Amino acid sequence: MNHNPVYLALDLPRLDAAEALARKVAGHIGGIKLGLEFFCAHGHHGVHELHKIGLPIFLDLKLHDIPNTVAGAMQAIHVLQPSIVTVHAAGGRAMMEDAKAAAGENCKVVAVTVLTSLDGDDLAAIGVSAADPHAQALRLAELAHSAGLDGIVCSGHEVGAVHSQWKDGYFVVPGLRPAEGRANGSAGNGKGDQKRIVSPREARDAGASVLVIGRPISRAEDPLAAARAIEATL
Ligand SMILES: O=c1ccn([C@@H]2O[C@H](COP(=O)(O)O)[C@@H](O)[C@H]2O)c(=O)[nH]1
Repeated sequence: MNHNPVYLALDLPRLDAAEALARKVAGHIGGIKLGLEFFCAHGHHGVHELHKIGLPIFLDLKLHDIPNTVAGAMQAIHVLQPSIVTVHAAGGRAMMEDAKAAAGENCKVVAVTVLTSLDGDDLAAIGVSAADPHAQALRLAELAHSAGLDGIVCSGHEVGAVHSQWKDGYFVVPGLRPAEGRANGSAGNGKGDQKRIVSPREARDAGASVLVIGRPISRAEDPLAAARAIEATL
């Protein structure tokens, strides 16, 4: 992997703070991931502002609705020129097909399989009978592949298995916590709400194309040092 695979998750409420953080670490990341918190607060204007930094923008909107509505949302974000957009695989084949058909030419559409904040108990509670994140992620990866998507979002625990079945897939892995940070308990490196975590290096070695990292950088006492330290492990 020649380019830096790290996309910084800017889950911050203030636009000026998000922009300042992204500029600070820009030399040590490969892209910027803007999710629901950022998009609901700052919308298209916020995305245009972050584009000025010159890094690829990943819109993690996790679209999940009827096919017509998701296709309309995809068309509405063309103007933002995202490099990656997420939809939920649980929205079904037709929704994913229509999302891909409506996406811009240079935009990868990837499907969220099983959120990294869920474990087997959570899957059982929402009626997924296998109650196994690994099996469910593989099943949804197959559906996303057959629907013509570019790849999926999964945890580092599943990416190796998915990669072996979908050789040219594009695999986005969040739920990352640097091994060293976990050992010394430094800020931002606790599991927090994440249940299926691995280190950035483990995810990359297992076949991840994109490493999504938020709090281990954004909540670090020294975000620049944290971004540099992560880069050095890759
Ligand atoms: O399954 C998923 C899908 C998306 N995310 C997003 O990734 C980042 C992770 O942030 P951290 O602070 O590094 O935990 C966040 O924006 C999530 O919305 C995910 O965590 N899991």
